[in-house]
Amino acid sequence: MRFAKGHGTENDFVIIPDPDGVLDLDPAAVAALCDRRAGIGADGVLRVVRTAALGEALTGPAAAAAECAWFMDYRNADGSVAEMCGNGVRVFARYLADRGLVSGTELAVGTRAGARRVVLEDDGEVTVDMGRAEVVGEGSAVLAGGTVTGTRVDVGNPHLACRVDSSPAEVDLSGRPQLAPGEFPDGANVEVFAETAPGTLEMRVNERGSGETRSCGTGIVAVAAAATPPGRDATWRVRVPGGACTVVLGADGARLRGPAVIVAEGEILMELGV
Ligand SMILES: N[C@@H](CCC[C@H](N)C(=O)O)C(=O)O
Repeated sequence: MRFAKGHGTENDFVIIPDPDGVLDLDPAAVAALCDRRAGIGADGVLRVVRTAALGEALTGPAAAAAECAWFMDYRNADGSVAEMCGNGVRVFARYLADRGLVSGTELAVGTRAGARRVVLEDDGEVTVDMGRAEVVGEGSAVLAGGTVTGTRVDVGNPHLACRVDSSPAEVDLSGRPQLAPGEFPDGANVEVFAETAPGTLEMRVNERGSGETRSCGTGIVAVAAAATPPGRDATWRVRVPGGACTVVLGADGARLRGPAVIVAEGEILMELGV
């Protein structure tokens, strides 16, 4: 089985081409691929499948993905399925373009959160229309170092974006955050952030299904939304341990711009039973 490896601000992915949708990537196979010692190692898997070949029914927000030629089947490192991945969709688009699977510099990628319009920029960065980042209300999480409170934001997937008084670098993000099921019935990604200069945020994240990662694109949009007064447009540069992205929040939704890099490709030799 062929694979590629890529990352967006060091949020890294194993990319599995499966244009005809013949692979049954179960959670154990995904976790084995993402294992950083016994596998290839990654924060998640991007299965590249033609939407027309998709086995799963596209219902709810995903129904809009039916119009897209390609579907990003995203899985977290523990094998769980997620609706959307902001870094992943940029890397996915870069992969499609590099392999000649799409032409031109604009495309739409199908995701479980719906269709996402993507632009491949001249400088190698990728911009994604992320849709509306919906501020849902307040929420809290218990981390290893104590309780944090913040803003629940829906970016297609669930987030708790917590502004902290200290530097985000000082927050203990180890372990799985404990969340109130009433606030997050499907779990959540938890971000801690601080405004370090006008228009600049610093953020760290503990991702649902992947643990602490060096970046999270939907998380970057979530903290930008949490940091912006309601009803305002804003542009934020968001720094994460793996780099930086730019978020533009406007009446038509959130736009995320950042790097997307393919670093390797090869043959998977491990037995996955797919
Ligand atoms: N790293 C991603 C988010 C991946 C999904 C997330 N862990 C979830 O379960 O919702 C990103 O860049 O957005």
